[in-house]
Amino acid sequence: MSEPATNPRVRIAPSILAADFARLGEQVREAEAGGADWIHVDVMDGRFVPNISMGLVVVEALRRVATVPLDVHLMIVEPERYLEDFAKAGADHLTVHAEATPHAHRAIQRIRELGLKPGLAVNPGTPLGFFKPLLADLEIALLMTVNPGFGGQSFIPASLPRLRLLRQMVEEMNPHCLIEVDGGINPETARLCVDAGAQVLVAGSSVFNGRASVAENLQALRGRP
Ligand SMILES: O=C(CO)[C@H](O)[C@H](O)COP(=O)(O)O
Ligand SMILES: [Fe+2]
Repeated sequence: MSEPATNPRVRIAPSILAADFARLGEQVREAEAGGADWIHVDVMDGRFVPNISMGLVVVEALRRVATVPLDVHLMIVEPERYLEDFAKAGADHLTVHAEATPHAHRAIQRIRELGLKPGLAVNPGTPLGFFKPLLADLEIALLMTVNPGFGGQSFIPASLPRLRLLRQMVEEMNPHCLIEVDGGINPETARLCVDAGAQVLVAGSSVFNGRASVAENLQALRGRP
């Protein structure tokens, strides 16, 4: 699944972790009809994060329904063991955590060889310096704005100065790389993050468990109430 190479507008990636799993396909269609740019898929292994969420079979099922890119966020230890499998399952973007592997560089190279967009994620307590040696090879720099593992958490305000710093690093080292934020994103924090330099907003609870319909919640995230 591809999209125009250069598109300066903000992308919204609803996280299906917050969707109704009994009607996942329907929720994906609702999100796409509401203008979702990507579908964000949170894979958790009960090791890197305390929670277990979903894996390959869910990605395969989503691939049959989704028409926009599947943005797969791997919260698993040693993600390099599963890159081929997620590529075969239909992922378009694969993001690995800097804290989850001693071989982040190799994992990123492999994701690219597989024809997918590579991303690197860092937790709120991880120094941004982890991005430096890898930024030139990345398509996505994912700044966690909550501690990973669960949906529905509150945005960590200290993420904003980090985001501004990451924006500078990206501008200097690889302006092509998209900055994605994930966790606690609602219409208010979305605006703060976009002002601080984010280009991709992942949002679960505020899209699928928000005040109004999925389409209206997406509009609110875009700043159109
Ligand atoms: O990676 C994640 C959690 O580890 C999720 O993508 C994130 O939490 C989205 O959920 P919400 O918008 O409800 O915070
Ligand atoms: Fe995520």
